[in-house]
Amino acid sequence: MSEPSYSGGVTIGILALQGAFAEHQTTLKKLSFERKISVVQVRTPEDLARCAALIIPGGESTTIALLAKLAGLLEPLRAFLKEKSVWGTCAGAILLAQSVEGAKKGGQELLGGISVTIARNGWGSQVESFEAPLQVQGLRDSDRPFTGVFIRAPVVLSLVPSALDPPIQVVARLPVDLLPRSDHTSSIAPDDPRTVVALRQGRHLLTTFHPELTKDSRFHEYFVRECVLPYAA
Ligand SMILES: NC(=O)CC[C@H](N)C(=O)O
Repeated sequence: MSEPSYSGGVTIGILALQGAFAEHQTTLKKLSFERKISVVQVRTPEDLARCAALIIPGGESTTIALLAKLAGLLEPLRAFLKEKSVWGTCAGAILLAQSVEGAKKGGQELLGGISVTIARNGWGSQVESFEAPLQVQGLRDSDRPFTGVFIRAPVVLSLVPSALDPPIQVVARLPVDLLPRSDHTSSIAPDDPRTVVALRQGRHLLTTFHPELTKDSRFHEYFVRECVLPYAA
């Protein structure tokens, strides 16, 4: 008898135009699940068409957007987001935002897909990069903090889901006593949207930091277990 289709493999793509895509691939390959996971690098619409889910890495969001446009990937990515799971880390999170504060009109192509507004480099420049221990809901072994690596990270300014959008679920916040000082962080309350560093909306995941730059693979496990496998055919 042939295998039922739900026991088949699942292909996860990593947008491999610029940035930390190799690190995501290395981390994903360390994991195993009840279904076989294949990991492919995505550079063309044909690569994307093979995938059940996608990770957009950190790097430089303007460069990734420009290269995606040149590769004819912008519209296929927007269509993909309407149907399949996508995780954006740092620059990838910027691309998934509905809008970016201060972006010049026509100056930054976004994919959208997650109902947030975001500020690029919201904690300051490269020298102000930092690490912080994060308490993450739903992570395996969640009492053990996850080290958030923030490199010219974006700041979530507001959560703006419409009545028709799936609700937003906050997955991790930066404790206010660990917030770096910047224009975006003077006197903010613990439940301010600017403390949100990981969130889910429906099948999509957004992290403003870089889980792929640590040896801890629990975030990748979370993405596959919570955002990919439940939705994969
Ligand atoms: N580490 C990162 O991905 C930085 C993101 C970068 N600041 C941008 O605007 O794209």
